[in-house]
Amino acid sequence: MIEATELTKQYGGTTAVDRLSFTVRPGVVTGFLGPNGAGKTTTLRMALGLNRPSGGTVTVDGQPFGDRPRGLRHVGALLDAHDVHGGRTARAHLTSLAVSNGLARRRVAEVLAEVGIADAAGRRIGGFSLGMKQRLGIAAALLGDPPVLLFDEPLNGLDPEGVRWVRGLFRRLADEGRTVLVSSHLMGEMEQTAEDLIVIGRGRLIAAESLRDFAARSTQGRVRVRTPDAAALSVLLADEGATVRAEPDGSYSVTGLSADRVGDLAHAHGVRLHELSPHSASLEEAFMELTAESVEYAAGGTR
Ligand SMILES: Nc1ncnc2c1ncn2[C@@H]1O[C@H](COP(=O)(O)OP(=O)(O)OP(=O)(O)O)[C@@H](O)[C@H]1O
Repeated sequence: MIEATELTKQYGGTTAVDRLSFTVRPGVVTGFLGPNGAGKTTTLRMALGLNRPSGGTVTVDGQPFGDRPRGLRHVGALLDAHDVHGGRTARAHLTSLAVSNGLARRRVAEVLAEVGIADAAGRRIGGFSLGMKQRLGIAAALLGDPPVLLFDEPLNGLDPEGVRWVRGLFRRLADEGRTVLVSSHLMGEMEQTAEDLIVIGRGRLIAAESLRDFAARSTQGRVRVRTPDAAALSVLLADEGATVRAEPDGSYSVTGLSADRVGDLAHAHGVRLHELSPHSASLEEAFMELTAESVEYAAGGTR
């Protein structure tokens, strides 16, 4: 289990992480979400003891991981897939990690096979694609068979097959009872990957809950309507406090009333409907809405 309490990191005048408190439980994949610059990497680095908090604490299984009592046997992490010596082969890279952590050398072949790059074991990492480097980084994280795993933007550079594979791997690791924390700046990526979510913006906690609760809480419904009696329906719906917007395709988008209510009103007033369908806001829309205030570098905007 990973636990942050009032975790804070300042760089000069910038507060990268701002009194962040959350718990990551074992047995599920937890998505760590936030726009670029939200403080995800800084938080993961503090969890790994690579950065020292300015305030608060972050512990792994009750202790700061900085002391590294069990190293890769305790926590496996992929922070930056590029952060490897390009002149080495994949096998040499993993072997040196295994040796320095006191792990059996046979683990090297096992994890290379597990991530699907066994064929490239003897090739220099410098010639690897980003997707292959991600797989190598995941192999390094798995080397010590750790109960806790942290991945920073692991889906970057993976092709659709790679993304599907990684999702399956994360789910299996969680099913084995491990703690799996995966960061991303894309809600769509997490929607099919994570069960729990921690959402941050500008270093602050925005949400920490199950994906299901997040979706239910932040879903703003709208109703799509097509009607030959648009003027009459618009007046009716406006009287009920709903907002009606004409869409380019000739349909109308209604917010503020349920589809049932729109249908009942239309029926009661003899308004013909050719289509009536409820639409949930996508999680991506909900995420954008919740984090809009906290986007550090909005296009064309000022801070
Ligand atoms: N070493 C550093 N020195 C100064 N500022 C830093 C340093 N590392 C991070 N920051 C700042 O802290 C904030 C959070 O950065 P961080 O990389 O943790 O965000 P992130 O959520 O991981 O973003 P991304 O999705 O872009 O990787 C940013 O404003 C960043 O510029």
